[in-house]
Order: sequence, then C-alpha cells, then structure tokens
Amino acid sequence: MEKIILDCDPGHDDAIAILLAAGNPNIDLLGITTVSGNHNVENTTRNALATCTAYGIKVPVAKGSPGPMIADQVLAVEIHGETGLDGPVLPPASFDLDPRHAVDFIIDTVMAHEPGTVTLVPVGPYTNIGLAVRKEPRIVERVKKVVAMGGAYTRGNITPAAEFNVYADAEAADVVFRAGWDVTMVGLDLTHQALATPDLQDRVRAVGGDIAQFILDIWTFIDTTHGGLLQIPYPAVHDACCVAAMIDPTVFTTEKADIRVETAGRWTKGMTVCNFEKMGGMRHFGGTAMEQTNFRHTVAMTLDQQKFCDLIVDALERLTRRK
Ligand SMILES: Nc1ccc([C@@H]2N[C@H](CO)[C@@H](O)[C@H]2O)cc1
Ligand SMILES: [Ca+2]
Repeated sequence: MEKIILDCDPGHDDAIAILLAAGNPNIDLLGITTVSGNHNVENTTRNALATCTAYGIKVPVAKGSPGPMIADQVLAVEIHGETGLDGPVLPPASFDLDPRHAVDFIIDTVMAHEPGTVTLVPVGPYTNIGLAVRKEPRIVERVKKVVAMGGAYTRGNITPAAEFNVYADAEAADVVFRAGWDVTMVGLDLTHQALATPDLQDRVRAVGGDIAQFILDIWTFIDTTHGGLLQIPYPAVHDACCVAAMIDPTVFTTEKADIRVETAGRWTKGMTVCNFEKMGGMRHFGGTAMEQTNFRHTVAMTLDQQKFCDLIVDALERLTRRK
C-alpha cells in the first residue's frame, strides 16, 4: 500500500481525488490537509469534511494555511463557485477537524512513519508544504516523494504562462521544487488529457447510487458553468491524476527535467520553466552545465486514459458497494 497525505483545496476535482484515494485499496490515506486556493480555507475545509462525512471516509482532516506565504491571495471562485464546490449538494460535516494545523499534521505524520514510506500529494497551492519544509527540514529526506498537481510546460490556465496552484503561491512552489526531494510534476499538459468525456460520464452513471450522482453533479456544474470558456472540451479531472499515479505508476509516462519556478516575472510569475535538455543543452538556464543537468524533477507526459478511467470507475464501485 502507498501511504499518502493529500493536501488539497476542494474544489470539484479535489473531491474526486479524495474519492479515488479512499476507494482504492492500494492507497493508505493517512490524512487530508486543506489550503486556500479554489476558495478560502474555511470553504475548502468544509468541503473536504463534508465529502468525507457524506461518503464514510474516516481519515483525519487538518485545516491549513488561509493564504499564500507572500503573494496577495488569488482564489479560483470563478471556477468553483461561491462555496468552492457549487453544484452537488453535500450534508453538513459531522466530524471534527484534527486539532493540529495542517503544517503540524504533515510534519508529525511524516516523522512518525518509517523514512521513505510517506508520499506528499499536494493538489492545491503548495503553501502548507512549503511551510512544513521550512518548519521541519528533516521531512525533505524522510518523505518517499512529492507528487504534485500543478505547473505546466506548455500553457497555463490562470495566466498564459502559469497554472493556478503554482501561481497562487509561487514562492511556496519555489521552496517545494528546490527543496531537493523527489518531485513529480503532474501539470496541465497531463491533466488536460484526463477529461470527463461522455464515455466516462456514462460509465459513472451506470454504477448508480449517490456517489456516482455526486461525481456527475460535479462535472455538470463545471461543464455548464464554463462550457467553452476553458481550453478543454470536457471537465478536467486534474487532481485524481496524482492519486492514480500512486496506484499505478504506468498510468502516465514521464520524462526527467530540471524545473525552475518563476517568482519575479511580470508576465510569467508562477511559470514552471522546464529544462528537458541533456548536458549543456541550455547553457543560459542557471549556471554551470552540472547545475542545469541535475534533473531533480520528473514530469508527467502522456496519460493512459483507459487505465485512468478504469481506476475512477473501480474506486466508485468499491465505495458504492461498501456503502
Ligand atoms: N481553471 C481552474 C481549474 C482548476 C483549478 C484547480 N487548480 C488545479 C488546476 O489548475 C487543480 O488542482 C484544480 O483543483 C483552478 C483553476
Ligand atoms: Ca485542487
């Protein structure tokens, strides 16, 4: 089993990532930590708790950072609506939060488990992760790896250059990408291949039950609210791609790269600048050839869409049968 902490900002696609993590038997979901991003942290936390309450997901939920480290707050309310999860109807949360701040929950959990056994899966702005690294640097060599939804090596979605999670707290993303641990960037280039196509929606509908309806209501909201506004024809199931990769690493192909997060560009703040070139390929990308070829990062490239859809439907069936 893969032990993960899911750091998220529910958020429509975050909720599906929670369901996939809870539904798949290969994932040991140690906890959910919340951050502001798609909405303020009060709403993202309420949405996480309500999703867990509604579908019997009994894992600790710890509330995190209400805003980015340095930048002014940017929320994706225009995408996710006034509650951060408009569309589906969720019951009020019925269990309490873990008393710790998300940063302390992350540190305590990583330090309490054997080295190299816990993976951090941030699928919202990386504020909690960046703060955890600064508060307890020992987590960097202790975590197994970081599989992060964010960034893009082609086009952004909040600016032409930047993806939202990185843009919302570019300084925290810079801390995370430069910390020296094994980071896999699951960017828009990958997650825009993970679409809620009519076929996937039909397969979800065929499972039936309230969780299937919850997922369909999520996609209906995104579809009807944004329709052709987004650069993709169907809702993207962004965050679940990270969880899917923890279940089956062959769910997408990867390439090594060296990534720098832009934190100062007037037009490019939040851009993940990815150097895929080998030794000496780009002399002007940060110092000596050695610096530019340490390829600390892994980048998700091509999604096996069939495998991905099968994992979503499988988790839904397991959660529905269990209920
Ligand atoms: N347009 C838009 C779509 C999704 C998101 C959220 N941020 C990431 C995609 O940029 C995902 O984690 C998703 O929850 C933000 C903006
Ligand atoms: Ca998210």
